[in-house]
Amino acid sequence: MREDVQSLDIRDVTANWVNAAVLERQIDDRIKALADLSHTPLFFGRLDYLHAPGADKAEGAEGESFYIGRRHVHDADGDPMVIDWRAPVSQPFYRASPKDPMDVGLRRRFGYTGGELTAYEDEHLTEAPAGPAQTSKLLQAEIERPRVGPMRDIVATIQPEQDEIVRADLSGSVCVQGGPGTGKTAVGLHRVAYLLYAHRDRLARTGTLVIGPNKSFLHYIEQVLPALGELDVKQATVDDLVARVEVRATDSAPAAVVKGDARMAEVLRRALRSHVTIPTEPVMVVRGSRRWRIPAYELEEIVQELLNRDIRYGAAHDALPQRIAHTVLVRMEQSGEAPDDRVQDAVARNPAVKAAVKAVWPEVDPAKLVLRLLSDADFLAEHADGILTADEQKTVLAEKPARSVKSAKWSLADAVLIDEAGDLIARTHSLGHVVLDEAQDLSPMQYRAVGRRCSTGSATILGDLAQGTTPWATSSWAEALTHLGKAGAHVEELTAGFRVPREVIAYASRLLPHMSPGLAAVSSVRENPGSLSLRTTDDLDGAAVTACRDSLRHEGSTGLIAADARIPALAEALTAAGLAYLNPGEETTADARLTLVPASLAKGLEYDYVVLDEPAAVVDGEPDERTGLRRLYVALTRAVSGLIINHHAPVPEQLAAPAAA
Ligand SMILES: Nc1ncnc2c1ncn2[C@@H]1O[C@H](COP(=O)(O)OP(=O)(O)OP(=O)(O)O)[C@@H](O)[C@H]1O
Repeated sequence: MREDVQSLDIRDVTANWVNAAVLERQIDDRIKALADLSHTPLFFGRLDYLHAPGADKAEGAEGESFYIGRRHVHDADGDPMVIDWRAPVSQPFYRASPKDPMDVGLRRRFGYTGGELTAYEDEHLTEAPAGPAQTSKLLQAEIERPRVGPMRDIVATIQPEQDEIVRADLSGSVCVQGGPGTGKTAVGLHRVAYLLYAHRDRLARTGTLVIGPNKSFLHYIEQVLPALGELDVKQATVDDLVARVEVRATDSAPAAVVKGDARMAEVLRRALRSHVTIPTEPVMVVRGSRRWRIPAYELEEIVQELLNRDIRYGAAHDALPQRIAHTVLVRMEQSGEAPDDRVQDAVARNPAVKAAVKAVWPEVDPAKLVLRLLSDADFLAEHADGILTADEQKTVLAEKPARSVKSAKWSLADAVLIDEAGDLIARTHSLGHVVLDEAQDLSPMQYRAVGRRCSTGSATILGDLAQGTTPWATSSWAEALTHLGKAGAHVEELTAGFRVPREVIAYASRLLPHMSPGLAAVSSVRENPGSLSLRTTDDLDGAAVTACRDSLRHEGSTGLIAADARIPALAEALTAAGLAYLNPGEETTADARLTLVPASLAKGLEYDYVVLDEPAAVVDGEPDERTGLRRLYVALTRAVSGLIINHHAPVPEQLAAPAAA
């Protein structure tokens, strides 16, 4: 296929050099997309259908065999040799079961080691299974393979309940609640790939976006979609989305909570609308020898109509001069003139009209509006009256008000408010589909910021309520979805865990009743006896070095996770011991396998072996106990193969014994 494209001769088929350049570029892209990746096999599965799909299932209709792979491959005649995993014909590879064979007699899975075919596994779906259902050995091997480098795709082993989410229709939004390692991130990324396949034209026009919690996380996942042949998906953090001002300050938790509260949207709306003044003076337009007078009450009618229509503030500002001009034109017509559109434009630009618009519906800068709200107590009180309490108003007011937008020390929550104000003035562009990962941590105002970026599209929302570690983390998906403007989204739950060994997840799940009662514990599909070890020590730094050395004896990556405040001491200890380490987000390689991870950045990441330093310090590093326990829960659930816990202080009591059922 690559050679075919390379040998294309376009000299005679393009009309001009522009066409030729565009076509050449497309051909180059296609050649790149067809590059041979030595470690990426062309197919990973085979389906033997009982009947040809689509053919009349009459007696004797012949079955067909299909190879399933990451991409479509055809032979010299154009006949398909490998079917894209996203095609409808491939679906039984993920969904068929002895109970519902989906017209498939045989499902074969191929196993590869470094690009070489080393195993295969057959399932005869129409024959009664010999014993109880067993997990596929190839799936087991895939889950247990050492993790080096960035996150990889899971196309060969997507599980039926995951596949339901991956292939859910584009028109609806989906919300996935799932414990650590249930594959939420993987599912979200594969869903984008699927939607791009099924709705390529539409999404190419409207765009897709993946939102993650921070840069290191985005870096960790950035290879998955390109490996599936999808190069055009944007990735960003929520902070990137709202970056209209430079952020140089951090709010206190109480201030951030109020600023992130959805009530702020109403405060902003009121404050913005307060700029509209009901006209009290007539407008006098002079054209040639004639004067046209629009009385104040007529102007008021126009303004009221614009206010009632609830269009964006900026759109109304732009419409107002035209409305006034239109009224003038009507007068002109009534007095026997025949003005055309050009006259209307000219009247709209008339200095008297412009002056009236400036007085009645002035332009507003979103950052200036927010600056005034956060620094002018009277202005805030006027518009927050009945919405925020006096204490809440005090909490958000800046101690030292800044003089200008430029000199203001903006916080992340401020940037979100400015984004909201910006949207009240001019509609934010909406994309076709947005995937929001680690969604539990967003404030209501952040949900709104994400929601307006998919207001005309759909969303996939992924998260775990038990891993919410911000003071404003949501406690209910229904609430979060309402703020997102996707109240109708289906909430699905994933409960099978593919990362954390059974013993480790059972230990971490002891925290659940204390921080997120009501959430089901993840049931791990992995047995790794001996994967959890607790070590008491008087020398935490020394013990960390020893435990890292122990872990690095195994194949794969090691993460040393610790309370943020412990990072400098541990960094020093590692360096003194001659152990080089990476920061989260830096790619692990065969030569650099150790990462030093502040607990605040551990979310979403995983390592083969985790050394967890002083759990009590991780809990104490947070403003309240519940958040502390959740942070600890995140840290405890990053390990794929083994977890060593070093502690000097006693481990938090909630971990000490299984909670009473
Ligand atoms: N069907 C699967 N086959 C093979 N591996 C899988 C499958 N599903 C998930 N995994 C693997 O399990 C690990 C955890 O997946 P992922 O990071 O998507 O989980 P998560 O639910 O987002 O976790 P967290 O809540 O900790 O962020 C990843 O290494 C992923 O590749």
